[in-house]
Amino acid sequence: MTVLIETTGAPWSATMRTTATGDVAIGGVPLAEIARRFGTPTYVIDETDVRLRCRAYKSALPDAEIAYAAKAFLSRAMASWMRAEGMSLDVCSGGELAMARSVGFPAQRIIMHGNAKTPAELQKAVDEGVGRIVVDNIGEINRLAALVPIDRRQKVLVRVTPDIEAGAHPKIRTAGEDQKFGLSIMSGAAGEAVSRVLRQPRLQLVGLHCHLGSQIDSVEPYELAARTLVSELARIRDTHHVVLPELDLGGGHGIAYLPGKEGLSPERFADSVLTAITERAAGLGLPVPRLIVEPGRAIVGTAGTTLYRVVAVKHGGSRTFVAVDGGMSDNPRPALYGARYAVRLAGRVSREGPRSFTIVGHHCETGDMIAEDVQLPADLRPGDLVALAATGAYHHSMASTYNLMGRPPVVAVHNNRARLLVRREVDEDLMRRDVGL
Ligand SMILES: Cc1ncc(COP(=O)(O)O)c(C=O)c1O
Ligand SMILES: N[C@@H](CCCC[NH3+])C(=O)O
Repeated sequence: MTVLIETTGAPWSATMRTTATGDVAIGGVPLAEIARRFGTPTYVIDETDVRLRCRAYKSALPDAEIAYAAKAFLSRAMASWMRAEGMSLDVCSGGELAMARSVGFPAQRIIMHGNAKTPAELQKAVDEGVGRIVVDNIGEINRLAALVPIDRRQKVLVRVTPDIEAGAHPKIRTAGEDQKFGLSIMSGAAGEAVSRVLRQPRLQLVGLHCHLGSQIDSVEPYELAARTLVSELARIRDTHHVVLPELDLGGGHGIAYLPGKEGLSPERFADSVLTAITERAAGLGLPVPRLIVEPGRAIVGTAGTTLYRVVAVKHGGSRTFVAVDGGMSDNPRPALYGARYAVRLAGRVSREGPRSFTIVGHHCETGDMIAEDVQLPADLRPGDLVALAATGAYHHSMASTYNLMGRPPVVAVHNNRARLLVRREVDEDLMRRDVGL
């Protein structure tokens, strides 16, 4: 029986505790035990944390539809948890759709995205009966309409770009004029798409969509987007004499990656955005549209912890490098976005004071960094376990097999039990794909 003595707090997952023996446990399972059973590196996912976050959204936005953005992390268990929590699901590929449907996720609660949906993906979405398809370019309107059976109407949202720059890094901003997603309001492309969808008898336009970007921690860009899109709904009413019932403001809600930082809580989002929508709608004499939100990172980010084993400690130049058995193949975010993380020693207690280390990966790239200049006990040594916080979103889902390193497993912890959700990719998996000689 593991005795838990201390709560660790943000940015660590909800059930992380320090144990009486000095290890760290998540879901009541010590990380040393996880390393022993499943090896390292391993993604650990705290099921309680995921479920609590779904419930926090539901309680902050009881009248809204909460569609979890599957791109952050999807497995069969995750899709089942989302179904059980009454969430909807945002998918952006045939693969995500297939995974969701494989566990019977209700098609009506699926929203299909994509800036380059292939004909096969559109066909699959229609055949499966997904609730809404989000139109992202003019060309797909006719293509989609042609796929819908004569006796059906496919619900559609049009994704618009309101020319708002928000998001923690330029590579994750998606609502400005000069990027690939959506249809510009300013240029008239969005208006053109709306007219064309309305002319298609097999498509039913139900609302507008926008997604500003990711890891946004302030409410102002959302308020601005909400007002802009409600004004567009009024313009559509005035031009086409139709009142569209839905307003999808996408995801992007930020989380805390470092101690002392704050994400964008569902409550803060709800307070300001619902007010912005209601006031603008009242001002324009429009019924208040039903809000849809699509949080990904905010549902699963904090629930994830990556467990690595230290392979080498090396003093080089002005820094001390700690090389671990994973790296940019399980976490490309530092290299892509300069992401920073909280790290801690797991599996043993140290009485040494802290010193600065730079945690690097196993790959043949100088930029293969996991965490620069982090404080860990000075006696950190090969064989130690280190845990990296808030790696539930865009880690497993963005992992690669660079240097032919298999992707780590995903292990769920819940109520003192650890269970394998996704198994480790081993050399044989990588060999099996290679069929030519
Ligand atoms: C359309 C859409 N919805 C939702 C999300 C989820 O974003 P996040 O994980 O930042 O909440 C994304 C990804 O940024 C997206 O492209
Ligand atoms: N992959 C990005 C988020 C992109 C969101 C998808 N549009 C990240 O890890 O921060």
